[in-house]
Amino acid sequence: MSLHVAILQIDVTYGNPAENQKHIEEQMKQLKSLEQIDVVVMPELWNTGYDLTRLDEIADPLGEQSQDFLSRLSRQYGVDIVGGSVAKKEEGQHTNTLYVFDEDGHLKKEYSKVHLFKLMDEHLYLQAGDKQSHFEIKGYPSAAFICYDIRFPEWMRTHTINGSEILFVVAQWPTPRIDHWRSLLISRAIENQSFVVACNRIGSDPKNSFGGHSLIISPWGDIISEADDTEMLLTGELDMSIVEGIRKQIPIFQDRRTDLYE
Ligand SMILES: O=C(O)CCC(=O)C(=O)O
Repeated sequence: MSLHVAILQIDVTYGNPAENQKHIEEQMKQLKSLEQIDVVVMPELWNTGYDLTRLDEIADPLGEQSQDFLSRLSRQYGVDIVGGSVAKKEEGQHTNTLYVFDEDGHLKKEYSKVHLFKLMDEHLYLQAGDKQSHFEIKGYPSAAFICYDIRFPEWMRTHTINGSEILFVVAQWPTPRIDHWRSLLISRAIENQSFVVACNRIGSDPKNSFGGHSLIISPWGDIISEADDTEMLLTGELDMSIVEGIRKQIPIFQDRRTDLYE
């Protein structure tokens, strides 16, 4: 079976959750002209951007508003949603948290970024998560990661050892390192023999510009679709039947030397 994915590559307004929600709502309307979409993916911290010093004021208390919003959109459009991530506030702490909803509007996963990115001060303002991110999309084992997470192959491997076949990535990846973004994502797809569906934002904030180039990559490392650096809805078809064949042809999961490493 094939899965049809759509990536919402958008700009994010710095520190303005209401404006960003409105923008996503607008962008989602593009789905109406598409025949079949199973899952929609959004970028990292789409509610606040990297306005970290004001999180006390602008982060979503318990993530409730973001959850209500994503749940409504998934029901309205009849799609699963990997809802990017949002700044969430809970008991005086803030996290960079991703929600996954099914097409009936039910929350099926909450994952908080486990690797905080010091270069953008995340460690000063955010609490790291400590949980894995497994879920299913239409019965296919999947996992989700947030931006800097993709520099940790062992974290993504942990999820594919546990069965994931689709690796979703949500990001605010800066333009100067967009070559790293592409190379890391292609490598993660090849080494894990998994689809990679990666959403980056575009635009800029007071400190960084963000490079777009959202990507949909096959488990063989082929690029199924790639965005440029403009706002767009990037779509692609994942032929899930190829995963088993690739994993049989080069059986890396069986050939791992677990006597030498985990
Ligand atoms: O690793 C990088 O170069 C970018 C990571 C990043 O921007 C983030 O995690 O927010």
